[in-house]
Amino acid sequence: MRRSIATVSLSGTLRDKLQAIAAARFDGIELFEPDFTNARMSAAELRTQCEDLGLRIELFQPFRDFEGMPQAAFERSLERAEKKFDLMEALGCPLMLVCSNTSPLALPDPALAAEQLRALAERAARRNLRIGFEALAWGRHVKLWRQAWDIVQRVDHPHLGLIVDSFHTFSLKDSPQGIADVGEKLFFVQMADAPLMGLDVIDWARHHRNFPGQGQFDVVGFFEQCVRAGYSGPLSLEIFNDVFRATPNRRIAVDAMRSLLWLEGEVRHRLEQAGAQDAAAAQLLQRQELFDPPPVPAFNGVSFIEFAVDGAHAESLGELLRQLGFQFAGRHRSKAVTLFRQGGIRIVLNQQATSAARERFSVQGPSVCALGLRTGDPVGALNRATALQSARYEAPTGAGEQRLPSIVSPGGVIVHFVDEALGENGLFEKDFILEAEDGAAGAGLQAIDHLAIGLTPDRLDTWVLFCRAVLGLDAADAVKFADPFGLIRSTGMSDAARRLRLVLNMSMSERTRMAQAAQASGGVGVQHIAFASGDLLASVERLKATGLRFVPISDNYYDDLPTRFELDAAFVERLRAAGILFDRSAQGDYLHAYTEPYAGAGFFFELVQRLDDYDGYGAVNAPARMASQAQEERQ
Ligand SMILES: O=C(O)c1ccc(O)c(O)c1
Ligand SMILES: [Mg+2]
Repeated sequence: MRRSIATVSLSGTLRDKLQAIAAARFDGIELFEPDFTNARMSAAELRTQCEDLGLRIELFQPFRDFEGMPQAAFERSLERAEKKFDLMEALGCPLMLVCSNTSPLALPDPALAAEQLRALAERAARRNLRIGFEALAWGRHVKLWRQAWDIVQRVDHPHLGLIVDSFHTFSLKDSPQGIADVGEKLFFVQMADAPLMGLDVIDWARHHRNFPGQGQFDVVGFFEQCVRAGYSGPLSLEIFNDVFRATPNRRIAVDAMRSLLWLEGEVRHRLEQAGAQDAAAAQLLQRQELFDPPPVPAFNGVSFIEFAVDGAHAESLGELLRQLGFQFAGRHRSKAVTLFRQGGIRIVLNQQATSAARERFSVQGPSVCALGLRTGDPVGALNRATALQSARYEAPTGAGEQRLPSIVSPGGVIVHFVDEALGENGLFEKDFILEAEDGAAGAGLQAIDHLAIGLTPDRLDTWVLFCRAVLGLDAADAVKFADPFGLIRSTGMSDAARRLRLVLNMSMSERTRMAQAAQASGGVGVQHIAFASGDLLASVERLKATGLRFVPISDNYYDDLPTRFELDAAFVERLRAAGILFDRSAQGDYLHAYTEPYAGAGFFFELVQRLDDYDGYGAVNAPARMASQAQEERQ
């Protein structure tokens, strides 16, 4: 299927946009008229540039306020259209988007709208151009795709068809059901996702759209309807987004392509599943050339976390890990790398000169530079990731050393795919001189519950899509909470089995610690690592006794707690003494505590216990931590 993107979706000059679009391997563009009007470039030059870059100009848009107008305005519009047809001929663009009329002069008369669109289609036909009619959610009389379709059917002209845009359909809570019956009159498909918002629809549409897979619309269901209509392309993105327009366009263009590949893969998967009972679906699959990525791998937790350090930080972070109950577990055979372990948790400290870890350290100081994700199919995971536009990472390995399929995640943290058949130590047996395990329980920390990733605002949607498309994780509803210096937005991403959990945090305020740490890590940094304990009270009490410092929690918090939940008074006093935070949902309870940040670096550790099926991350308690840290700084 040919893939396209509207020029309005990216930052930069028209020339820059085209280069970014071509570099991301799109086949074509929707030319957003203002991009051309303001470019110091003739139509012929633009046409040549697109040809040189291998891009088609699939669509010219938008042509506004046309249908259902009083006669004089209609006649002027026809003249205006002829001028645009001249331009389209010069550009070699075959299709014009007419969006539904928003003018107060527009008349509520579908028959008149049809008559005028017929006249336009007739003129387009003389030049062998086509017209597509799109319902804008805020059109004066035509708001829904069905209303536009009704008019297109009345016209019944081969040069007039329907354009659908998922944003307009979902923003009005309308259904895409029925688009499948439009058939060959479906001339063009614009896909956009968006977060659900209570905004005025025009502001929502013009500032907050995002790529399929980044928002909350049923974009897969929408595109499935289009495919079932027999539509075979172009599949196009039309994304008005303030952040995207302010972000380097090459990065956004990669997300754009990833979103379309993911979308095609999801719809293909649905048709394949329907295929056995549904002959039409099976036939479509043969004709449509939908992208066919390797399936989403099943992940089974985090195998290890690797920190980039230098000698001094290897000492002090190693000391902190020991304080947390970790044991030194071994040394790499050929590199300046050490391993710590506790329960099923493995942490690697890497201070090897001339390594990716050292490169990260030299820019960002001590920080997480790599993760290992456990899976039954590491090569499958790699193949899916590269199919969805992740860069492969080739670690320099010595003779006989373990090789792992690996990728670079957006922002630079390396993700290794680790074969779960290797077990907890197996990965390290080849490369490390391992210490014998002495069976000590440490502090009772057993596994990595989740990683929280701090992101600058321009990286959040990228990471939501990366998690969804590459790792197959779903997003929970975003929660917002208050830091003393601004608002934090937090989105939990996890697989259906809840074996892999990542939390994506972002702050629009530059004054929050979280935002400052994210900025300091180049936009993406692991902010904290949460370790699971089977008995958090016991773990924290033991660690406090050895002098480990936790973020202190205000007494007022514990006075308030019994007013929020029905809790045993003695239990509340134990929580207070240990400084443990508490949350309860319909699914279960959550106990957690945070360590003080590691000396000067942005990251810290969280210790957690989930009871029953608690599925969140204690976001309601995050302000208690952040306020406490702020007060510590002020003292
Ligand atoms: O916001 C607009 O005006 C506008 C224009 C053209 C489109 O295709 C669209 O979806 C919105
Ligand atoms: Mg549109």
